[in-house]
Amino acid sequence: MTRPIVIAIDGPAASGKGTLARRLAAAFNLPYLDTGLLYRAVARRVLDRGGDPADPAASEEQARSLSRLDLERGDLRTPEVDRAASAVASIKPVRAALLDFQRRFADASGAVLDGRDIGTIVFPEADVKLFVTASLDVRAKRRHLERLAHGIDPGFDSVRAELAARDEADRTRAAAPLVQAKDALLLDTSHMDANHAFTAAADLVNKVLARG
Ligand SMILES: Nc1ncnc2c1ncn2[C@@H]1O[C@H](COP(=O)(O)OP(=O)(O)OP(=O)(O)O)[C@@H](O)[C@H]1O
Ligand SMILES: Nc1ccn([C@@H]2O[C@H](COP(=O)(O)O)[C@@H](O)[C@H]2O)c(=O)n1
Repeated sequence: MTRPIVIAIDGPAASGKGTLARRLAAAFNLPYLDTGLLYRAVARRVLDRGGDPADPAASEEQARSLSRLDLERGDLRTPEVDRAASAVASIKPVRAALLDFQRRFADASGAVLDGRDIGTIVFPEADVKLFVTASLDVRAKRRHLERLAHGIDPGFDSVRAELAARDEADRTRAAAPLVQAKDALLLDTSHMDANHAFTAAADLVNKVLARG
């Protein structure tokens, strides 16, 4: 029996990781997990209870109580949750509580997972690792367009500042910081549309898998 394939995709906020991961999962017939949703759902639970996402005890308690239903909520992608998710994600016991779920997700059939520490911590032995990035201005433009499409206009400068602050927090935290794994392939999509990025990523995945 062949071992299930794991594809790890990491990168900064709004780099297009999720868009790419979803398409790769469909193309390679693998289940897909957006691991950012786990941190978002923990943050949402803390906020709903009037807690402080930076409080380790409150956040660990909610990470340990997380259920699949929490991941299906429609209010996990607000700017408030963006910030709170990044805060709970810096707490070691929160990350520890979510680690098993992420690993077990790929047990049966393999998976494509996207996040910040998939290639470094969650699946250091992943078959393929991509680090997807784009310049801050390009990412801010994409996220701004996304917010406009949802009928919200926080302004380009505010979106850009929020992304920069979240990246800085994710890169400099002590627990599982955002960093390109040594063996991850870099994909800079600053000058690629989503189709171009997908074709480039699929080529990289095919090349790595063909090497065996
Ligand atoms: N190559 C691309 N060119 C233009 N727009 C893109 C590209 N890739 C993704 N997008 C768009 O940019 C926005 C952000 O993409 P996506 O949500 O996939 O990023 P992400 O890295 O998963 O973000 P987050 O870290 O916040 O979860 C979406 O609106 C998506 O449709
Ligand atoms: N593997 C991961 C995934 C996410 N995070 C943290 O969650 C925040 C929200 O993630 P999105 O991918 O939905 O933007 C993110 O800013 C990280 O702080 C993480 O630490 N590890």
